[in-house]
Amino acid sequence: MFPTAALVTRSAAAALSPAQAVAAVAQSRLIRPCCSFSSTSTSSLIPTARAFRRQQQKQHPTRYRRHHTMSTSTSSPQLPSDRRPIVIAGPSGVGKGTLYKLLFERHPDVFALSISHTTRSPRPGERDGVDYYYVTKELFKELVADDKFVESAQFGSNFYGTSKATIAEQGARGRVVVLDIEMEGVKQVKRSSIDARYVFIAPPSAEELERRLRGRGTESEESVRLRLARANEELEFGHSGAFDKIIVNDDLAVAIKELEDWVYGTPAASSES
Ligand SMILES: Nc1ncnc2c1ncn2[C@@H]1O[C@H](COP(=O)(O)OP(=O)(O)OP(=O)(O)O)[C@@H](O)[C@H]1O
Repeated sequence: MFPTAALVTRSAAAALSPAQAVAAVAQSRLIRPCCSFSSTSTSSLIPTARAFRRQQQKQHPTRYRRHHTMSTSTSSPQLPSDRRPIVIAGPSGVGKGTLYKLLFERHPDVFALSISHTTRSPRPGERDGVDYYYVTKELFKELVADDKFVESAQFGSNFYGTSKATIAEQGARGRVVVLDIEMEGVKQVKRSSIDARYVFIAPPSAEELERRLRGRGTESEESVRLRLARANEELEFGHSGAFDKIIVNDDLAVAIKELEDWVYGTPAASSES
């Protein structure tokens, strides 16, 4: 069963409530306005991952049957030969979560989403050690001073970080750790001693990214605008050579296959998108 932790991600945390996001702008200057992403409202209804699959199943019954059979036929965990942690990044709303959840579903007991530490309070339904490790600011600062994090960041008044111990523990359980982190986190992991591989998920277009963000129905107007503004910078970074693989998430069935091939090192993985 896919862990609940996967539902709450660090990259999602990067754009918090409007007030926190505005504070983040002021504090870290991570977000800068840009020109090419329109903030024009669209009224599209983009489905959730599950609804999206249902819709795909209706539209492409043959393809979906093949796809679905693959996803349920795995009897024993098939580990990739490269077990290094996988860092997945890309603009908010591009479909990172959708893609790695599918990967996890198709390969049960192989991957583990890294659980971050945070100083923010748990939201209703969230559990310590499942969604996040909830710590005080004092403890967080101690952990930073002791160099316990591979990457950490402040969003609004809260701190978030990925501990080296979490990555090591998941690895020791035989899992390939997946880190869903935003751009600044990626840069920190790259500077750290963690030997990881990096995949960037790109949208087919700015319009489609906006459509997905709005269609997800989770963001306020302010939050959508901040995420789109930030997307330009993320895209520049994505194409700066920092990533081992770039996947354009246009058709979900194609993108998940591309991710799977890259993760498992099949021939398709050698060709950069
Ligand atoms: N290939 C696709 N085609 C159409 N819609 C998609 C596709 N991939 C994902 N979506 C939809 O786009 C929306 C955003 O996807 P998702 O939440 O996975 O993005 P994300 O990159 O993980 O965002 P965040 O960083 O904010 O967590 C969801 O509603 C999802 O169903």
